[in-house]
Amino acid sequence: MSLNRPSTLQCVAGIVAATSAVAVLYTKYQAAPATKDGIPLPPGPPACWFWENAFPVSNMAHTLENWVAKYGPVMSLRQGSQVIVVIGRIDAAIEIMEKEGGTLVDRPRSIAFGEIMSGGMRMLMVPSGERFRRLRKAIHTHLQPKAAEAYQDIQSDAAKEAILDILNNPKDHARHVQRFTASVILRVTYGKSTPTSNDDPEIVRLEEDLRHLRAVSRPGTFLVDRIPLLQYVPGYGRVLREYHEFELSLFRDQLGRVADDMSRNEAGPSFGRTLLENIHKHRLSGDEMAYLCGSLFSAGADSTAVGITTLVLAAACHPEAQARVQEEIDAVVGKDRAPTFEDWSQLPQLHAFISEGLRWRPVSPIGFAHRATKDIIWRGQCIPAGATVFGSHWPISRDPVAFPDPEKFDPQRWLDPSGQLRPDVRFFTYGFGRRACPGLHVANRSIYISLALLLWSFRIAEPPDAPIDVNGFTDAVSSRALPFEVEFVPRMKEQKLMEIMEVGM
Ligand code: HEM
Repeated sequence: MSLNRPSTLQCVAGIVAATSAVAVLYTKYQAAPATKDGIPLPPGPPACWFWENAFPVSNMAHTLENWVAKYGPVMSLRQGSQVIVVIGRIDAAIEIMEKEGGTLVDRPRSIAFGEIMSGGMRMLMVPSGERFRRLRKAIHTHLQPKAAEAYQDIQSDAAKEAILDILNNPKDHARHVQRFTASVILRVTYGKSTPTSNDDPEIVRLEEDLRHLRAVSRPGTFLVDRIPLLQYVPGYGRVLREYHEFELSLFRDQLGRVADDMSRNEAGPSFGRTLLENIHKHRLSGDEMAYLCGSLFSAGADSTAVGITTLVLAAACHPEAQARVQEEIDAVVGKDRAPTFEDWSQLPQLHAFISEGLRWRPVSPIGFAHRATKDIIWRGQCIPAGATVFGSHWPISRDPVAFPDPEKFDPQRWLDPSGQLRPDVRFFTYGFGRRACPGLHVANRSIYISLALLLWSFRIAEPPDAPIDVNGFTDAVSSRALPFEVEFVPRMKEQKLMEIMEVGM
């Protein structure tokens, strides 16, 4: 009755199929909702297969907000054996992302972007450890508030140039803002002899590098991040290695120019110059310094431009809030000079407007991935060691306790009854704990001076025939496709505005 007896081949195939099914099921469910000590993971939707994306691919910010509303302030997603935790409310963010900062200083492994394309040297992607500590110390020393003050004149001059550009060609407002933030970052990083025109070969190389970066940093693009053995397959990742060589040679050239300026005694103040002057103190190799400088452009130019353009659009959508800031600026500054950094402490309405705008439509809606290096127990739930943890800006910005009526654009929520900024209201525009943005003092100054000058110079309005789509705004921020049409109505004679902007440039 050999007729029904399976052949050896069939037996093997059966065993393989059964083992695979068990393996696949195991992969899907092994991160069971309880950890080894029986403490449950934070709640969340059912696990997905390891090749599927646990994160929603479209409408991400709103999906995360709905999940946080459904599952709670700390929720988890499971992708195969990987646990991803999303923190979506302020109190939980303070208790976990800030107070457990030492456990969350690491980043999840990123082979394609972090290791191959960035050669393990891009600060944003560097895992915790000795190299991270050296980079962090160097960057914080030279971008802390006192050091950032040294760049204020650069920021003020570049912002006035942007006002003149907007006066000449208001349609391209978002592009003028991008040019402003790019020129600030390049001058802060490399000093005065920085190229300014769009067809300069260095700018062309930078643009190309950014294109590589956008393609590679999109999560899930490279299989090697799920199957690490692929990196050892001959020929695999050739494009990534070429991208690495491309940007390393660009970054070396840029810092080399600063060294040349220094040798001729012609170098103005810059981040690159202070690094080169302190080589022994920071113990960074030549390439680590080149990468630390070079990657400031991708970290800081686009993010600051998105922040400023978001605030321009917020002003257009909320004329009363804008008028209140202008009333304050007029009272402090008057009409015969432009606002300066000296006015900083006298403009709480402006600071409140900025804080509210960056909460209302966060620059980084999802947040950046951290990695837990130990179990974190939070209110009876366990964030296990190895989990990827996002302090997620969009759901946090919708925290109804911290920000009652969160959809409302209300700068007054940041002020106390005497009109001063409230120290107890917080949002995490610049991220969390020891990975918080080291460029925040430079960014805050760029945002302050550009907004002060813009609102002093113009009334910004929605065009009557093309209202701004406030809901489409969030996706536009995420995809950086921001330009909406707005009108810039000069608040004084154009000739006078031009004269005042040209003073001191
Ligand atoms: C409005 C403008 C900006 C925003 C909203 C912003 C936001 C952020 C956020 C959310 C992070 C990740 C924090 C985390 O992991 O928790 C970050 C990291 C970083 N930012 Fe910014 N940033 C801005 C401007 C800048 C500027 C101007 C620079 C440079 C001068 C800069 C340099 C960096 C660097 C190097 C990191 C990596 C830090 C690390 O991984 O340890 N950023 N930024």
